[in-house]
Amino acid sequence: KTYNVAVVGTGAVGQTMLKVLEERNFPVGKLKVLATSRSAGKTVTFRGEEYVIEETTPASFAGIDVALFAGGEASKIYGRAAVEAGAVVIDNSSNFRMDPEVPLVVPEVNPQDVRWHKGLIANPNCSTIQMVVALKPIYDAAGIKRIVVSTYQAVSGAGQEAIDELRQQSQQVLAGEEVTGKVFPWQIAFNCLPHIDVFLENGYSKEEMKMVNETKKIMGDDQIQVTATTVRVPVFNGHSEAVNVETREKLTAAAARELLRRAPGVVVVDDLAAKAYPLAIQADGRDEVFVGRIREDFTIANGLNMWVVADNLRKGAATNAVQIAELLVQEGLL
Ligand SMILES: O=C(O)C/C=C/c1cccc(C(=O)O)c1C(=O)O
Repeated sequence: KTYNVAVVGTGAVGQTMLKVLEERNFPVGKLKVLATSRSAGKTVTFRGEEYVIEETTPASFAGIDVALFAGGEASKIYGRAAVEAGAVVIDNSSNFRMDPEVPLVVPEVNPQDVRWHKGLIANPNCSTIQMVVALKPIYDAAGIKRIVVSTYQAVSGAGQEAIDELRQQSQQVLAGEEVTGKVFPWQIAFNCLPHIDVFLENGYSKEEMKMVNETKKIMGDDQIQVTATTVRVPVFNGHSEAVNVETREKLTAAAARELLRRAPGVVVVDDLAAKAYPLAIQADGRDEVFVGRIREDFTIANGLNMWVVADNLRKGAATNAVQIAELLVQEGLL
């Protein structure tokens, strides 16, 4: 059986969605590639065939079984029309993530939640996805009271223009030229910016509050205390995170490492003698979440520290969305 698929958005995430659909051999029947008028008319290649990008309209979704929305405002404008046309919408934007009628799903963590979808399923924020994949086995074994996370986020999370800006600014700095830029609030080349998305009344950024709120919903546990500091770093692709977790029961580093070795979607890279720990440059292009530097936090009774890395365009966005579509097929929900 094949499924008619629409991909809405042709930026970094939308293009990665097409690549992942092809690589994972998702059973695509008809494909529609939709975007704003800005991209309509351009072409993309999928399974060796050229597709002309069409401008999205409410009528675009007739005959579509699953619509993958890459991000931005599109799902606010067309999400309901797509559902009414009979498509299941998997939305990578934050527009509906906290809507109680919308499941927020990471297949390795809460696959069961796809069963109560009412037409729209939300894909979590990239930084949240990789963290909950790493924390799920620990949560199941020992419970989680509190999470303190600091992120080191690649510029690709801010799109193709941000990738180009890092390259251009790096060259300008090395050439001793004036540094120019418009995507980030300050120079990103050779710098770290504790500023992702807008700042809120409580002094946190929206990116930080996404990690706080989305983690509770995905894990199905409002008692988990989360605090986050999200930082943009001069890395092209791949988000890294320093995660500190306080468990309810004692879990040694060795036990945590063993649990993670067996966890779905996780690769443990943790051999200090071999200087082996997760690296963004090694996670690039991969679909797994890489965990290392697993050690006890000796400042509290039940504490663990770890370093968590993943490709933010793939497992952080496109692959997670395609895995939700695969889950819908497996569950007979498409
Ligand atoms: O900047 C990053 O590394 C991740 C950014 C994610 C993002 C960017 C613009 C809008 C959104 C949004 O949908 O709110 C999101 C998201 O939360 O997925």
